[in-house]
Amino acid sequence: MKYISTRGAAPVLNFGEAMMTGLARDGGLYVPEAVPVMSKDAIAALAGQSYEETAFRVMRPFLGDTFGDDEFRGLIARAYAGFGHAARAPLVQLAPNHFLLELFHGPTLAFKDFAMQLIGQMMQAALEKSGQRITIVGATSGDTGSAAMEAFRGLGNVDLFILYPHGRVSEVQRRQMTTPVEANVHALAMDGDFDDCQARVKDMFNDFAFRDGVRLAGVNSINWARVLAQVVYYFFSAVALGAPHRAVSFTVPTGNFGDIFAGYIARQMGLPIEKLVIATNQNDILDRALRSGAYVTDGVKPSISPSMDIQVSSNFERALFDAYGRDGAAVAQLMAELKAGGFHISQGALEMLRATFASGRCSEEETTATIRAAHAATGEVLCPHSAVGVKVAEENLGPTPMITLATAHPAKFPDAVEGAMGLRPALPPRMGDLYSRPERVTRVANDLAALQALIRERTGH
Ligand SMILES: Cc1ncc(COP(=O)(O)O)c(C=O)c1O
Ligand SMILES: N[C@@H](CCOP(=O)(O)O)C(=O)O
Repeated sequence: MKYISTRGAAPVLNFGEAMMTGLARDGGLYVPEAVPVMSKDAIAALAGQSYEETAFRVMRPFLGDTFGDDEFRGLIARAYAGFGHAARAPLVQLAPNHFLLELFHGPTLAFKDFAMQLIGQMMQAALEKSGQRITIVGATSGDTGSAAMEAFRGLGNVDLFILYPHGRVSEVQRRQMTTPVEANVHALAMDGDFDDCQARVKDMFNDFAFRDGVRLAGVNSINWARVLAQVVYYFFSAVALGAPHRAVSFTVPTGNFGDIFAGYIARQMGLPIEKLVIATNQNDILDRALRSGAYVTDGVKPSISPSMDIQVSSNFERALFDAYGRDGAAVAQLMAELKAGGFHISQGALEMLRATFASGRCSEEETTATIRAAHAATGEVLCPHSAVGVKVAEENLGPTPMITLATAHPAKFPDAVEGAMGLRPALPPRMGDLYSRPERVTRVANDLAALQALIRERTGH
């Protein structure tokens, strides 16, 4: 299995190399040269399997010889052992043809744990073999950062720096990043929004002297392994509802487009997915782009679903690569235009995207009303991101079962949930002391050189 860059001008890598490389050296994102297809029989044989076994069978064809089978099974087992639900990703029925996939039972209460816990295991195994030490720099709107802190804290061969937008994450998210005591993890509160944080991380990857000097690695969804690990729960939930004999649809609360892109890969692998619905909050650039063909940024508007407050949606580049017939030069041109504010999607590419994805937008008022209504009708307490998904899913219901991804636990966003339904969701008991733990955070400016100097100083490079 080989991995190529969406911009067509970076070295071709194997899985292990792509995982440790992060952003391709031409600024693009790694994707498989060809997506392996699972036969109908192989998908049918997933019925009744554990989450861990499903993960092994779905991901194995992408790995080449990076890990042996027993080794990979062991990494998967360790990754999901700490989840707070035996099913790992339980399905809850909301309405006759509408299901919620609860992806928030991991250690930091968001779907990011599914990939991050596994990447932590896989990177650690790779580093033990190579004897290397790496520096991971990540950008977060709240959940990736806390999941990464949890997965990498205390590891001897990793320094982790997380950039989050100062004042724009929830208190629980912030505390999850600022309270770990291990010296190898560093929370950096940056001036600006998530797009600024992500842009600085990409700048660091594109500065080869810095990148090679600190041995930079990434755990955002620029890293293909992140996307791959998220493909698993599409199979797990679809098979539970009757796939491959029955098609299902998914609605995905979307920001950086990694989660829904994982659904797109599941469909390419042969999973019968009828509709893949992008659900955005008021930062609706993806919905607007699909409707109008113009992908134009107009500034991030803070919302009550802050993890989705994103305008430069990193993984959309992977979808564009396919929509443009895998023409890396065309994608590089679009991404250059995006730096100047936006681009227009060609008619052919737009048709491909519209044939693949539906989309919808959920306002702040609709998010609040959906939290209230879902609780009244079903007893389910939704986080605001999941509510965005449920609202848009309701506009797309049909005869095919719809699965909406519930991406975070409501207790990560207690103010928004209390504002909507008058009840404050409690954190699980194991996190009960989060509000009393001391915080450790460094305020930083949106200044590439200063950030690089800080990282060099703290890592001794
Ligand atoms: C809780 C939550 N929901 C949804 C999203 C959107 O996921 P993605 O960025 O993969 O589109 C994120 C983060 O991006 C998130 O943290
Ligand atoms: N919502 C995310 C944004 C970063 O997305 P990623 O999937 O690229 O890591 C977050 O919580 O940080």
